[in-house]
Amino acid sequence: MSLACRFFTDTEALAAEAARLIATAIRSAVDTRGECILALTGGSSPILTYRKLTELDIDWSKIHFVQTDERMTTDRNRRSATVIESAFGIDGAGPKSISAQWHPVPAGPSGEATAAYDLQLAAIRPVGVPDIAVLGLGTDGHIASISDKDLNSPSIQRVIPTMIDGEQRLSLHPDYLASIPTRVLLAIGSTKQDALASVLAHAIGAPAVPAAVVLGTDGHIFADDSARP
Ligand SMILES: O=C(O)[C@H](O)[C@@H](O)[C@H](O)[C@H](O)COP(=O)(O)O
Repeated sequence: MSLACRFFTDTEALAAEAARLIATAIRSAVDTRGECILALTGGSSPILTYRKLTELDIDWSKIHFVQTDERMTTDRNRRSATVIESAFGIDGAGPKSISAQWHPVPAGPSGEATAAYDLQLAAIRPVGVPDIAVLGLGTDGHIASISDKDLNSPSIQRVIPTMIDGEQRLSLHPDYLASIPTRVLLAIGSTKQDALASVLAHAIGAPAVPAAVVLGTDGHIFADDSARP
């Protein structure tokens, strides 16, 4: 199996195709386990894919949404949870467009939020990992909120405290992320060229950036033409 990387001239087509792949994985998890856990990142690249997903025929009552990572800030506008809520129409103030069960990272100091989210994930699925992860690509090769220095952190935890650009975050552990059966990376924009080049070069022996570690040899990359290295 090799890392599948597809380029699209049109971001609508990219999002539609990515949503189709994710929907197929969701249906397969629901068929085999009766439920599906979808781990979602924030950022800008996945928003259209999230919107397209809501238009597909999925039994949302069997779906759990968890987060791959989050910023430890009280500023709602900077939290990935807000991006996810807005894209899927999960809004406490208004009608829900879908009925998935949503498990956002709790606000609060990094240490407490990390421990609390670890327990929350364990309660949803005591053994095993989510079924699907939807991820973005940082210009430095980070994925979720995993940077180079997090790659060797002890692997007994599902969730670890991290730091990106001097900001405290938490993230699913790289080994935990890498064990998720379906991992989909969305990379949109010319600023992704270098990072995408590094991810693809890992397959031919270049040192691993975090995104390459998490995607492994059987991840899926959906990129637009402007991100093409
Ligand atoms: O910001 C976040 O929520 C993620 O932690 C981060 O890993 C993101 O996915 C990448 O930085 C790409 O972001 P864009 O999709 O906005 O380019």
